[in-house]
Order: sequence, then C-alpha cells, then structure tokens
Amino acid sequence: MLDLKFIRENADAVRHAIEVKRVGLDLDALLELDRVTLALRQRVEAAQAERNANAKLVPKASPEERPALIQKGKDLGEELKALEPELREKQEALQALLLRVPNIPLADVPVGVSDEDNVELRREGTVPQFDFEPKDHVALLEARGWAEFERVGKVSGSRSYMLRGDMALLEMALLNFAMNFLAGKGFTPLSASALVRPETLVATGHFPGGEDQVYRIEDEALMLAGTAEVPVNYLHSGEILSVEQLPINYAAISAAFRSEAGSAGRDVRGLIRVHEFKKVEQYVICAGDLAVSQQWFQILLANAEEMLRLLELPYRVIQNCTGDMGAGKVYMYDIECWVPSEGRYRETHSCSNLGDWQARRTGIRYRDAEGKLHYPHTLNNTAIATPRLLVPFVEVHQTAEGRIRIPEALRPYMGGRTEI
Ligand SMILES: Nc1ncnc2c1ncn2[C@@H]1O[C@H](COS(=O)(=O)NC(=O)[C@@H](N)CO)[C@@H](O)[C@H]1O
Repeated sequence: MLDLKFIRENADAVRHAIEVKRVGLDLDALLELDRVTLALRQRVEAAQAERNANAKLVPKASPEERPALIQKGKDLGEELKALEPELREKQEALQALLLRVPNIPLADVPVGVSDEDNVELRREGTVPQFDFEPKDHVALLEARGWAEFERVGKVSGSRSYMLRGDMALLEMALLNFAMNFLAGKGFTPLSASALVRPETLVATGHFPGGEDQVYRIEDEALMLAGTAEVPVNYLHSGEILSVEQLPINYAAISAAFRSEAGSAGRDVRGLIRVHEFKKVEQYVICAGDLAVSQQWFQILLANAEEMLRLLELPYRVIQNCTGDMGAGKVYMYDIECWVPSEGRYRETHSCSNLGDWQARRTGIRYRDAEGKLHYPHTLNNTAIATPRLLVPFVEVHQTAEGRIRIPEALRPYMGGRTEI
C-alpha cells in the first residue's frame, strides 16, 4: 500500500507502475473518489464543529433565542445522520482501492509481461555430466521405495506427497540445515503457524487478488497460508518498534499450502508443485531506507546462494521483470536450480524487497532516534523449500547405482552418512 499523499503527488509514477505491473486499477477513479471523500469529510467536520459550538450557546441563550438554537442543533444532527454513513462508505471504498495500488519498481527492473521476460544475471556451479543414463526424481524415489506417489492419492488426492525412509530423513535434514545455517547468521529461528486469519493475507499483499490460491477452513475465519511470510509478517502488526530493535530477522519454518489454481497440467508428476509443502523462510524488518533494505536484499540472496553452494547444487540467478514480480515488490530475484531430467533451471527461491508497502498494510512502524515515526521496509527470501528442492538435489547427486550422495555440509544432519 502506498501513502495517499504520495499517490496524489506522484500520480504519473503510480500510473506507470500500474501499467508495467499489469494491475487492473483505474487510478483516475481512485483520485476522483479521494477528492469526493476529502470534500465530504470537510463538510462533516464543519457540521460537527458548528453543532458543538451551537450546543454551547444553548444554556447561555435568552428564552427568546433558545428555540431557534435548539432547532439549529436538530437540523445539524439530521444533516450529520445522513452524511456520516455516506462518508464511512466512501472511506471504505477508497481504502479498498488503495489496497490494490502496486508498489513502484526500482528503475533497473526490466519491464516485461511474464516470466518469459525475466533476465538471467549469472549462473553458478557446474551442470553435472553423467557417465550413465541419469534418472528423474520420480524414478529415483520409486526405485528405492522412498515415496508413496500412488498410495498418497488415496489419502490426499492429487499434487500430494509422502516420503518414506531415508528420503523423509533427507527432507528433514535439508530443513534443519537451513534453520541452523540461518541461526548461525543471526536470524531468530521461528517455528511458525500456517493457520492464519484473513487480515494477515491482506497485510502481506496476497489479498486482494490471490484469494483463489488459498485454502480456507469452512465456517471459520481461518485460512492456510502459502508461505511463512504471512504469519511472520503479521507478528509485529500494530506495533511501534524502536529503531534499536531493527533489523528484526527471522528464519521461519512452517507448512505451506497452495491450491495451485491456474496451474492445471503443469508439473502434475512428482514433487515440484504440490498442495502442501514445507519451507524455511528468511524474513527481515529493517529501517525504512532503500540503501539499507537493498543491502538486506543482497544478504538474503547471498544466504540462499551460500546454502546452494554448500549443497553443491548448480543454479542461476534471474531478475524478475515488472510483469512477474507481483504488486508489492520494488525489487525481486529468483534463484533457479538445475534439474537434469528437464535439462533446464527451475525456480527454487524468490527474493523480494517490498519497501514500506507491506509494513504500511500491516501497521508496523518504528520510532527513529529523534522519536519520529516511520514505516520500516520488509523483505523475504526462501531459504529452503521441500519437496521442490529434493528434485534437483536427488537428480544432481544420483550415482549410477541409483544412490544419492550427501554433500559434506549436509552430513551432520544425516547421521554423518556420505550417501543413501
Ligand atoms: N506448489 C508448490 N509446491 C512446492 N514448492 C512450492 C510451491 N509453491 C512454491 N514453492 C516453493 O516455495 C518457494 C517460494 O515460493 S514463492 O511463492 O516463490 N515465494 C514466497 O513464498 C516468498 N515468501 C519467498 O519464499 C518457491 O520458489 C518454491 O521453491
């Protein structure tokens, strides 16, 4: 959400963001509603002031003057009874439109329509050359009885998964590795909920717009979050932090649930795209200063890259274009890991700087050293999400015998074993 004053004074920049982010919003209608609401609020406040002033005159008035003053008070009361609900209605309508205003992408964000227009920045690691016919992750897991692809259909329907034996241990090892890695970087580990209230999804910016991606609990005002970003972002909602408390950074592990509406037919086989998965999330609240938050952007990116280097997974970093970055971001990179069976890189991480757009929606503020109130900047990046990361992991680390090598950095989390 952007500051209404900023929108009034920078309508062209906002209009450009609406256009390049392909957000369906009529800014002129919003600005007109803003003008009408402002005028109405001034009229209501004037009538309220006049009624209060008038009410003070009544007890001091002479018997001759009093009836007229009482009538005037009644007339003003009638007028307010009609105007106040109208004003509330217009303020609510304006608020609903303000929630749809996108953030302004930074100048060097490539303008584009979809992920086709994302820009590859660099590739890291060496794509493996096998001296045997490599298997895809489904064949690798089925050969070792490590997944219940058939049976789980009975339990949970399509796009679900269960892992058995060493694969279950490997999933936990990766998540544990990520939590310990980030704790070592000074992030506060958090075991987060996924059952959240609807306002938490408005706060992150998932709503309005992403309703069809979210499972909701019938007859309850509760939903299943698609990322720990949602519960963690709302943790400090409504709070006024002190600048000494910043930066606040969390390594949050949670289940994550997504309906994947609109993904019909995509990645229907295996572990890439499932309805329920697990993720360790990096989340930061920092000073409301772009120089600071862009440093944190690089830190969150570097954390994910260091983990991938330790896991010996080749990857590339891409910059998301305006059409693929979502409403709230000013800056966004994806990391994509090499998947041998597909002969291409697949997204495994998303790193975003949201400026103060998310904090404004969430109602997180902080006082600077002079006691002045500001909105902080918030950022997030995936640390490790499973089972998706298992796909490049098992395929890249497979041996001719269908075993999986465990990189050195992960062995402490796998009982010291060098392969499974
Ligand atoms: N349906 C899914 N199944 C499996 N993994 C998924 C699914 N959706 C997302 N992920 C994993 O979660 C990562 C982050 O998802 S994201 O929507 O891109 N970004 C976020 O959720 C941000 N909060 C950063 O984590 C993805 O890169 C991917 O690795």
